[in-house]
Formats: sequence, structure tokens, C-alpha cells
Amino acid sequence: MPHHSPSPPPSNHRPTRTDAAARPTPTQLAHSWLTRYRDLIDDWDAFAAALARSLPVTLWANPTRISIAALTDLLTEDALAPQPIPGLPNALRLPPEYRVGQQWWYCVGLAHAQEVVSQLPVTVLDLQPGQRVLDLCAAPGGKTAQIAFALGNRGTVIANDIGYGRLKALQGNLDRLGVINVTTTQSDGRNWPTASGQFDRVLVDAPCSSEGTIRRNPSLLQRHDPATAERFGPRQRALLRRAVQRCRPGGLVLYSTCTFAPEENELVVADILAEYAGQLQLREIDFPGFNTAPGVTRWLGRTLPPELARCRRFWPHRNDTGGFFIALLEKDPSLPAEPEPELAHLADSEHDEWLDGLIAKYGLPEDYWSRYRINRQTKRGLHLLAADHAPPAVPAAEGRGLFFHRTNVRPPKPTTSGALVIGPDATRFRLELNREQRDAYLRRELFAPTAAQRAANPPGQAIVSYRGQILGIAVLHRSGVIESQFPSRWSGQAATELPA
Ligand SMILES: C[S@@+](CC[C@H](N)C(=O)[O-])C[C@H]1O[C@@H](n2cnc3c(N)ncnc32)[C@H](O)[C@@H]1O
Repeated sequence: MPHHSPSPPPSNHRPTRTDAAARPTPTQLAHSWLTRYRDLIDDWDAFAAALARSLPVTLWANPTRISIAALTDLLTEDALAPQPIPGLPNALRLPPEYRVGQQWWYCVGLAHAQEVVSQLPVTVLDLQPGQRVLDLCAAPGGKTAQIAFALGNRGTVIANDIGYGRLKALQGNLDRLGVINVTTTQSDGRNWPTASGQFDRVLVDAPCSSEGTIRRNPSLLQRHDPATAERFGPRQRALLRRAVQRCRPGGLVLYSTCTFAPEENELVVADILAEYAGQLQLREIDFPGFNTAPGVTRWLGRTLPPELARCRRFWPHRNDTGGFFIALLEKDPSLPAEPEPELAHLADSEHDEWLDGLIAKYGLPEDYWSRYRINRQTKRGLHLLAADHAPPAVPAAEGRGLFFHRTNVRPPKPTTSGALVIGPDATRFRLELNREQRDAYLRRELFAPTAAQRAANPPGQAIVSYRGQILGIAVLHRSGVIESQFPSRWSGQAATELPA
């Protein structure tokens, strides 16, 4: 039985961790370590004013679930005024302090919150279905999800991170969004194995001193020591070097950070370019709709090659964002390619009766499972993978695809992320909820069906929806109550609390 949660119904406006009183004043900024960047910043006053403002909330629509127009309508009905973002046609801007993680449409994966500048790297990766992509520092997975959807939720993406807890957060995001073409690995990207083969695209969204996130974390102003920037350099070089090695000839490596420090940006890129002289080229990149600055070519007495200006810097005041840095490297297409790697042997499910059972119960099309690969990774149940997902044998996977059907319970039941994927194709045992029922469902409370719902739905497990959007699984009991099976960790969760 679900517990009765004491939490209030989902509300729209709540204070965030970043309380306005903690925001830096222009005087504090003028006496802070940030002045080391004074010569790089075209308009210091505008820069200081931007850092003193809270950051707008931005999100993108899940292309497998909702159009941007429908998401805009939905938010507008919630009395918000979502604003389009020039240059990001699938994204919207919302007022600062808005807690998206607690909204019903967020909890069921219709959208993902991600800072504007964090959304940009993936837009210049020129992603096409069929490419093999490695995201070397992936958690909590905003960019992994963007990549996965840019590939049509098919094919092979490897999302790696060194942190186990952060990888769990990434998996939570991928589950909520319905991503099925990702294998996750937990490994030190500096030693990423050669035997994994070469990738068409490698993303290094590097661990960094995070100076550009100061609008979200104003305490950085006091806590941060600019010497940290020096300390990150060796790790960043090692990650970027590994990424270049694992990129196929003619492929692209994208290096990004959310920091201002040239020590973590242009200086890292310049050293790797020098190491691979003649084999790597910095690409010109363009972000239509955004006011960017060129990469720095002189810093603390060091002069860098002029092509470093092809890197792009995002200063907070220019586009009302956080700070960010992006460099795109192309590997010489005339270099010899490595042989194809050995692929992982995936133990496909031998338990087709469960799949037939789901077709029969929910009225799915007869050939429904042919579009997927069904894989048993644990005794608990079955995972859903893109039919053409083909990860390498090494490194060992932490997880693959989406845990969608729990078979170690009686009766077996789809997980919430499973219901969100198969629900739109279900023709039976579908229960459409009203607004009050929706809120009770997400709070995991017991609630009553309407007379019409009771008349139309036999008792048992059902896939529930609101306004046609799948919410998850519930049980309609003979006694006349509906029991929510919405997971507590999804209820009002804000997986986006981790830096994206
Ligand atoms: C800026 S965050 C990545 C954000 C992520 N790309 C996203 O869009 O959600 C950097 C990540 O690098 C990971 N990391 C740090 N050192 C690493 C290493 N040696 N190998 C792999 N990942 C590492 C951190 O755990 C952290 O999750």
C-alpha cells in the first residue's frame, strides 16, 4: 500500500536554494577573484549586473513525447509565460525560481531542465542516426539525453562517468525521459579502454572549477580559489587526449566546460592541438541567436596560436546565461581507422511469455516488440533497448537501456518508465484521470474512481494518463479505490539539482 505523503500538491513557485539575499553586489564582484578576467570581458558592469540576477529556468521538450507547441500550451495553461529561446527551437525559458522538478509534466518526462549554454554543445555535433557516440563525462546526463534523441533514440550511445552516485542520477534522468539507446559505464575517462573501438563523436564535458555557474551558486564567490583552475588542467588534458584517441578519423571531439578560466579552456585545447599537430583541426562553430566571444589567444604572458579564437566563450551578460566554453575538434579523415571493436554479447530474454502477456493485456500491436531488443540484466526483470543498440564488449556496462518490466513480482508489472514508453500504444487497461486524481496519483495517495471510470474499467493493473499523457501504473481495486504505483523517488523529484 502506498504511504500517504504529507507533501502539498505540486505548486508552481517555490524559493530555490539560491536565495536572492546571497547574490553578489557589484562591489563584492569588483574585489573578487573574478577581476582576473577583467581584460577579457567587454562590459564589466553588464557582467556584474548579470551575475547579480538569478538565472532563468530553461527546459527542452522531450521529442519522443510532446511537441514544443503542445508543451508551450500546457505551460501557458498553468499560468506561466514560457518564452522561446532564439537558436534553440525545442527549448523554452521560464521565470527564475520556478521549480520544474515538481511539476507533473516534468515528473513523467515530457521535458528536461537544462541551462541554455549546456544545451548548446550538442547542437554543433552534427549528429546523425547511425553514429556511434561516446559521452566521456556524462552525469547527470542532460547532454546524453540530447544526443540520444538526436540519434532518434536508436543506435549506440555510451555514457560514462567516474562517479557512481552521479551515474545513478543519470540513469534516473534517462529512465524518466524514455531513453533506450544508451549503455552506461563507470570508469575513469582518462583510461577509457582502446578496445572499445573508435567513435564518430566524443563529448568531453569536462569536470572543471565551475566558475560559470556562479549565478546558480553565488557562494562560489567566497569559496572559490582561482588556483583550482590550475589543478583541473592535468585531468582535463588527459580526458581530452583520450577522447581524441577514441575518435575515428574524420570524427568530431567536443570539449566544453562551465568555467571562465583559460587554464581550463584554451590552454588545454592548445596543448592537445600541439600534441596532435597535423592530425587535429579546430572547427569554426556558430551558434545562431547567441552572442558569443572568440576564444582567448593571449593569457598571462602566453600567446596561443590564432586558431584558438575559433573556440567560443559564453559570457553571462551577453545572453543572460551562465558562463561556458566550447571547442570543436575534427580528426584528420586521412588517418588510418582502427578495426571494429568486439561487441558486447547481450543476453536477450528467453522469456517471451512475459512479452506476449503485455501484448495481450494492454492490446499492443502483435509485432510490438520487433522494434526493440529485450534484454535481461538482472533477476528483477527485463530491459528495453533500441533494436540496433550495439555497445562494445569493454568496458563492462553499468546498465543498458531502460528497466521496463518487473517479472519478480506477482503479477508482473511494467515499471513507470516502461509504462511511459509502451503506454501510448496501449489500447486496453488505460485509465484517463482528472486533475485532482492526477495530483493524488503523483502524491502516491489512494483515490476513488468516478462512476464512469468504474463502469468502463475492470479491476486490476492499468496504465493511467492525464490529458492523454501517460503518468504510469495504478491498480484499480475491487473495493473501489485506485492505488498509485508512482515511484516515491520520482514524486516531486528534482534530478536537475545536480549541475547539468
Ligand atoms: C560537467 S559534469 C558533466 C555534466 C554532463 N555532461 C551533463 O550534461 O549532464 C563533469 C562530470 O565529469 C565527471 N568526471 C570527473 N572526473 C572524471 C573522470 N576522470 N572520468 C570520467 N568522468 C569524470 C564528474 O563526475 C562529473 O559528473
